Amino acid sequence: MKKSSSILINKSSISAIAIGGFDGMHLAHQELFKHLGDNGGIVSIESDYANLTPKTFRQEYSSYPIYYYVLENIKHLSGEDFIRLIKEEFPKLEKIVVGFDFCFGKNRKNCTEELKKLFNGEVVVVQEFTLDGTPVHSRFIREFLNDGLIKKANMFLGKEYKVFGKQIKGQGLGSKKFVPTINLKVDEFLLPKEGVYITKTIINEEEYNSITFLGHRQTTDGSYAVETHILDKDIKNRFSMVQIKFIERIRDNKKFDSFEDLKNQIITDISSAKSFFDK
Ligand SMILES: Cc1cc2nc3c(=O)[nH]c(=O)nc-3n(C[C@H](O)[C@H](O)[C@H](O)COP(=O)(O)O)c2cc1C
Ligand SMILES: Nc1ncnc2c1ncn2[C@@H]1O[C@H](COP(=O)(O)OP(=O)(O)OP(=O)(O)O)[C@@H](O)[C@H]1O
Repeated sequence: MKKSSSILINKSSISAIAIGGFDGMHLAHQELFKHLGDNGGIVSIESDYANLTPKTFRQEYSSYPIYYYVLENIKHLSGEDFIRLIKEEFPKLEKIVVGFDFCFGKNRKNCTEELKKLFNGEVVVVQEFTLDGTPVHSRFIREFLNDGLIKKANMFLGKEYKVFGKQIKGQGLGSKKFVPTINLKVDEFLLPKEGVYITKTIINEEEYNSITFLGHRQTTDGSYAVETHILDKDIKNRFSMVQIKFIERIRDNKKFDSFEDLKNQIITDISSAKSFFDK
């Protein structure tokens, strides 16, 4: 993961900012960043519901420094006070870039017209960005993920959806009865719909082809699990941080009548994943 560069770039050198929540750093957000020029920065207003790129995970998806502001701390400000704060924070500010639906200040009372009145510099308002006629927004990407439509989510994100997790101890059944898996605890990130996915797993900055199961292990202990099996490689160590990139959904989660049936299905899943990567 790229380190946050916001601690390295002084706010006083910033002449243009894009403002918004930016959960996902998706294609429409990237459209805004195209207007930032050489001394740009991103003002990310952190909300509780950000779960595509929560907290500081956003920096990886832009070379512009990201400055985080907690919504709870600024939402009481009037429109005038918000602009005053922004001007104090970025004394050389000449340009603000926002999307067509950007609103700010207490109760989101001010929108783009008020922004143009209150800010004595250039205001760029980007028109709604769509893909195949559908508007690109974080809320729609969350819906795609909840429905298991990973390819659609990735199309809107402009990249493969990625989550971070910590390795945890599994049931100890994988290597003995099925195949070895890395069990993960994933906090903060939205997990796609239960099922089996073709994935890439990143460990210590090394990327491996993998297959990942998400869901309640209905055939064994019934508990919710995120388990990734690295294809063609035996990985034994324990890891504090593992990243999973979701590429394609193979099938639904299922309850099998016997461990043998589940094992046969897992072997079929693995060969589908291998053919995908060999294509
Ligand atoms: C590719 C793959 C597909 C899986 N599919 C299912 C499934 O459809 N239903 C299910 O109950 N468990 C499924 N599992 C989870 C297994 O039950 C789990 O790997 C096994 O219980 C071992 O768990 P452990 O690693 O905690 O020991 C799958 C696991 C993998 C790797
Ligand atoms: N499809 C879009 N076209 C143009 N601008 C957009 C689009 N989506 C978001 N923006 C702009 O990007 C900035 C960040 O917006 P925001 O974080 O609300 O994204 P969003 O994807 O619309 O999120 P949500 O779906 O959760 O409302 C805002 O200035 C917003 O107006």
